[in-house]
Amino acid sequence: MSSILDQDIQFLPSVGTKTKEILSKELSIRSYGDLLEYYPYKYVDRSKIFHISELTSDMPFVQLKGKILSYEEVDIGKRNKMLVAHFSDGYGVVDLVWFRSAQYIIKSYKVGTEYIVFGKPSAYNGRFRFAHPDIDDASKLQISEMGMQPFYGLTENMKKRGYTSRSIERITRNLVSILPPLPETLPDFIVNRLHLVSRDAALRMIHYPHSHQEMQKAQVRLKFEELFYVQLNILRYASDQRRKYRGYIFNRIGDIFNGFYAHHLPFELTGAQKRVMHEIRADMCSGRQMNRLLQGDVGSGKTLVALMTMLIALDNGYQACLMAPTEILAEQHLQTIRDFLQGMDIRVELLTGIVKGKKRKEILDGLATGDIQILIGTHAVIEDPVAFHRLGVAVSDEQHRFGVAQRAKLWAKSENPPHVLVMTATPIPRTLAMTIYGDLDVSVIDELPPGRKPIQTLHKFDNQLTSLYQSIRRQINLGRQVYIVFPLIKENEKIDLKNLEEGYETLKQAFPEFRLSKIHGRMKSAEKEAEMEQFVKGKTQILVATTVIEVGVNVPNASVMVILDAQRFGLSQLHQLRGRVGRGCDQSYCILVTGYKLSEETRKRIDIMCDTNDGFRIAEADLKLRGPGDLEGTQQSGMAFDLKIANIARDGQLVQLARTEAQAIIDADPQCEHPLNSLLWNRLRELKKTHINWAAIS
Ligand SMILES: Nc1ncnc2c1ncn2[C@@H]1O[C@H](COP(=O)(O)OP(=O)(O)OP(=O)(O)O)[C@@H](O)[C@H]1O
Repeated sequence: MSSILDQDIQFLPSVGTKTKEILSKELSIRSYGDLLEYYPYKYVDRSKIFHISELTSDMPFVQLKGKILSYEEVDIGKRNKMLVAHFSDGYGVVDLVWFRSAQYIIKSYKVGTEYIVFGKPSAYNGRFRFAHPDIDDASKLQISEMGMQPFYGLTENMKKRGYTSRSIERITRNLVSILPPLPETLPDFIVNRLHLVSRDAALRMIHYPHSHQEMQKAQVRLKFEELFYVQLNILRYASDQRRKYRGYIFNRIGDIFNGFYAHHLPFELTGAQKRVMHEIRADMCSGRQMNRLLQGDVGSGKTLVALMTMLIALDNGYQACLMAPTEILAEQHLQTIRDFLQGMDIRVELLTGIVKGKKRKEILDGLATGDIQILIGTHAVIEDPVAFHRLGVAVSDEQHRFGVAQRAKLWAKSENPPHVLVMTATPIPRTLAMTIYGDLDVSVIDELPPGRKPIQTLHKFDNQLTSLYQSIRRQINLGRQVYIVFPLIKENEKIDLKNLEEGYETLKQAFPEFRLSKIHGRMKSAEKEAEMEQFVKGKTQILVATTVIEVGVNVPNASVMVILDAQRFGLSQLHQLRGRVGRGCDQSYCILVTGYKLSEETRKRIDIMCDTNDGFRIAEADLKLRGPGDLEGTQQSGMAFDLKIANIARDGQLVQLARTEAQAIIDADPQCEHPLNSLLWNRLRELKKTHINWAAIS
């Protein structure tokens, strides 16, 4: 059904051809609905007038009422001029200044007329100055009705072409004034119980609130609605999946699992590992397909849980596969799992992009006949589906790379999907997990294996390298190994690589008595593998690397992680890298090396790292510092990114509320057929048409 919100913005009286083009190209605003949902990013209270005598330089935007006394043009070098208007309200004088063409300003704002001036005061030569202020004729403006002024984001291109936040405000006001009452999109029972304002009121107030309270009410309503439909979409998808797919019933715990547990497990499971295994076993016996997220901090022992989960499938006559995000990691998993299973008659193979020709064919045949029981590979393996004889469990080891939308596409290919366990190497804040992994049940390993000493994290400046080298030398002489990580960021790949090569040579000279390995993403897989093996076997003492070693690499004897140019890494990346040490019983160290000049945000990141080893605290801080859009992989995962007004980092409570409400609806009406809820399903269908990422989940 088409609505007035689908109208093209060219039908708005205040939008000419040029503006229509600009809005469409720069802000993707094409319809009334797009414009209405282009929300202000901040507001300034304009209900108060200040006296010039009250001004201080730390004030944000303020408003004055007075008259221009005179104009003056001032030379500011290089034949540039600045226009200054001396403005007084009877309590003092301020300067209004413009750095561009003066004539239209002098023509527009007359000496002696009363104006309202709005801008940010800054102190200059003993007087306050307002650069490029907003000016309105005082006789045409009713202060008591002005309320909060909205500020809209603009692109640089728009600013260059003379558009201001005010331009958008004018068009939006025009739209709001001609709109008929808009229909409600949430059921009454939710609106009333949660005391939300109506959609119609919220959409008007969000652009034009009279007070702070109105602004908040509008925001809460619109954010809640946005988050609610995201959750409803995910939960409905999860519930449909459950009904659609029956899970294999693996209630046999047989020789393989028991044999491993009794004779091959080199240590006691931690309490958290045992609890999680119970949760997984219950899923596998339930007749429902398992879809579980396994969260745990770095080094908490997730791989072992994954292995035991796979062994249950084997005991029931099925195969299992484990997918890793990188080849190095897949190799590492292969090694770990083969070591764990040594002496047991279980065939484990590796399939990545580099396995080719005869070997590849052999593996594909082995999978089809069921001879291979466990397959380890990269995600590419499953995207280009390999034919298994009977795949019972798929474990995916990932780092925010595979959100709900990706998984939805993946499992849509398979008629009889296996049980799925998703392990995340980085702890994810709860609200984000609810969104990108919102269709999964969650298990958490919140306990580290015994005997681990907390890693000590230190911050050093890059002129302290000599003493740092001494500490490295001491550690190696104690029999330990060391990682030295160089940043590698795509845009500057060449320069970074040069840095790494040069750094490697310098380090070789600095440590002539030791042997070094080197790994970066541009090396051939076989080369990487060989270098890694040298380090894993303890033949080299120092591994110089880029972030290719970030996830999952496990060398318990390595006890020092040096991260150079640490300011170039995000928090979760730093935490991941640090997690490569502290995996044995030795005291481990992480040294973050930076230059002297650090931005405020970098300083905060470094402080948090030095302060805590707790991955969940770090993940929360990361979300707050960077926002969900920037978190690694959330872009690809799509979901979190599609929000227009809510912010998963800041609106955690609303995410929780939206989840609870959506869950209650799905629980009470799992088949989505109750007439009271028809509004919801219709709205969801409409939203899916416009949100590409939402549509992927259906
Ligand atoms: N219960 C346990 N007791 C002692 N050591 C354990 C236990 N569980 C696992 N480990 C050991 O701890 C180390 C880290 O385990 P694992 O690699 O499984 O962690 P992870 O959670 O997968 O870590 P990451 O996310 O960093 O890859 C390994 O050397 C593993 O053998």
